[in-house]
Amino acid sequence: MTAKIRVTVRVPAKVNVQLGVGGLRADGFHDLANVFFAVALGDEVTATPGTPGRGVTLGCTGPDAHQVPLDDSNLAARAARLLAAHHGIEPDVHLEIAKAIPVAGGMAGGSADGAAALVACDALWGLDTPLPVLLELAAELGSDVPFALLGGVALGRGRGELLEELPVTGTFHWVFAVADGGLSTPAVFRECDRLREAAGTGAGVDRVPTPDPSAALLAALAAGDPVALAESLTNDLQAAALSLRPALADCLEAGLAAGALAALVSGSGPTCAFLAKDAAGAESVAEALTASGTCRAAHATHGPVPGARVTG
Ligand SMILES: C[C@](O)(CO)[C@H](O)COP(=O)(O)OP(=O)(O)OC[C@H]1O[C@@H](n2ccc(N)nc2=O)[C@H](O)[C@@H]1O
Ligand SMILES: Nc1ncnc2c1ncn2[C@@H]1O[C@H](COP(=O)(O)OP(=O)(O)OP(=O)(O)O)[C@@H](O)[C@H]1O
Repeated sequence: MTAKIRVTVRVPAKVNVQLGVGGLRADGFHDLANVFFAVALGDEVTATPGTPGRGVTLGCTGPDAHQVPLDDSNLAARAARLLAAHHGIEPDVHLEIAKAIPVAGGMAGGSADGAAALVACDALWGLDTPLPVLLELAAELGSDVPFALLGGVALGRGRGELLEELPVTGTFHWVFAVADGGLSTPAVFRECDRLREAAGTGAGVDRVPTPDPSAALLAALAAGDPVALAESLTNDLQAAALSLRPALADCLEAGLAAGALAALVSGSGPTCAFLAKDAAGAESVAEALTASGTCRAAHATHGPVPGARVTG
């Protein structure tokens, strides 16, 4: 592959159609049965050559751009530096993020930008890094980053980074209701552990069995059956997200009242996800949610879609 002068990568957000959370491990992570589903709502990351010696510079546009850190902590910047270090080259690049994924919303927005930056810099610098190596670098950046490279629908084991693609038929229609303000992922996992301790079940790996993927959920995905999928959606972090943000219950109820087949918190929240029967159903649920006053905005979208891909 030859180096390029400008590379744009499109990358999807995710919703977890099953988020089974096992016990707290000694390393501070939880073992998961995490069924990721990539949706068309996504960010774009454009890489252009940076000033030699200046390293990674960043820009961000979009309604929530002010919430995105433009320092070294940005996952896109960390990804560019990690890829450059792996190849022993200087990480001189400018990355421009067009942000549509809610920030700190439980849809893996930062992880998506990290995956997009890996793909964009790989093409810009003409590195041709094999996918298995990109997946390893992605796992170093965060548990959700490898899936953003892959897209589609996949089962994540371990802390979510050990991926297995899953068969799926057709297109499912979703609505995402964006909340005012985000939730911290570690805080939601901590609240999940606190609720388990308070219920007397314990929170450690010795007390909580590692969950397995639901056979009914996998069958619904493979059959392309939204009604069956609606009956199988689960999120073990939902109680914790609702405990930290009780008002989310009103949003979930408003979507169900508007005709959604199912409602659940997306990942660690606070974005709420609604499965609809078809595209028209999704549009009408989104309109009703927007009018309900229980969320800041609601977007109809669909999936599954591919992972981080060069568009131009
Ligand atoms: C909630 C999910 O979005 C579901 O896909 C992910 O599990 C979170 O993935 P992520 O944001 O990429 O998380 P990471 O950046 O890897 O970890 C952030 C923090 O979340 C918690 N964490 C994350 C993943 C995991 N399997 N168990 C955890 O307990 C840990 O406190 C960790 O320090
Ligand atoms: N490129 C980025 N976009 C958004 N946030 C970023 C980015 N890089 C770093 N961050 C930081 O990460 C925090 C979490 O943001 P993110 O949007 O990834 O949350 P999330 O979608 O809830 O994550 P996940 O679903 O993977 O747990 C933000 O509050 C911000 O400080």
